[in-house]
Amino acid sequence: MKLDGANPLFFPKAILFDLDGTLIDSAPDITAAVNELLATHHLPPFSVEKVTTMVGDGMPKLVERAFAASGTPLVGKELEDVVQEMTPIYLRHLTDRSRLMPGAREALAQFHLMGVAMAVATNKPQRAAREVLLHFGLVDMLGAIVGGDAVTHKKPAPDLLLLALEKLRVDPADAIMVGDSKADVGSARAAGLPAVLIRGGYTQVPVEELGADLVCDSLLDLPAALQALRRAA
Ligand SMILES: O=C(O)COP(=O)(O)O
Ligand SMILES: [Mg+2]
Repeated sequence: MKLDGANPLFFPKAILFDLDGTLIDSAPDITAAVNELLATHHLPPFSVEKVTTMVGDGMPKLVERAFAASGTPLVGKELEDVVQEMTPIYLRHLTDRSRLMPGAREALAQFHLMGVAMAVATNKPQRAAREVLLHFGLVDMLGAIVGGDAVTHKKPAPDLLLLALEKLRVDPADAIMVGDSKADVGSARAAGLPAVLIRGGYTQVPVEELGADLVCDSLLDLPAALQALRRAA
């Protein structure tokens, strides 16, 4: 279903949210974890800006990209082993410096009051995602939290979104995906959901160029933007 004039009365029963770069600004913590891992391999650290360009496709990809950017690319078993080393480091740096994105709590609270079912569908490992959301006190408003390690194919494949919707017991035709990146739009397309992108996340490509059905300046605008769509009969 498209969020356009053809369906002016559409309002989602469920909203799936991406996590990193959409609900939370986690790049400083992810950078600290990457740099701690690199240090154990006697490699120099990267800036938050640089690590942000590596985030969005899950933790194994993050490790692969960090080592490749350090001039020591890893493949196969070697990469798998370093990804294993990263897991406890990553879990130690979940909420030291992370912050909620502007309007995240307010938007979730408003949709919760409206009776909209919500879930998080993130490429981040599921345990890490749950711990971050617990830290920020958002878990009670969410019907499901699904992470990249819960499926074989992460976003942009549809699997995480379909798993979240199964847990919410909502049909894809009644849901939308809200994220910050190309992987979010790709997964939404593949699952048959409209895609909404929020500016200010971790995409390297301007959000306008990612083919979303709707782009919002911040999560603060999202409830009103969806209401406006509903009223634009
Ligand atoms: O962990 C990542 O690579 C990004 O996770 P996200 O899907 O929440 O943006
Ligand atoms: Mg993201």
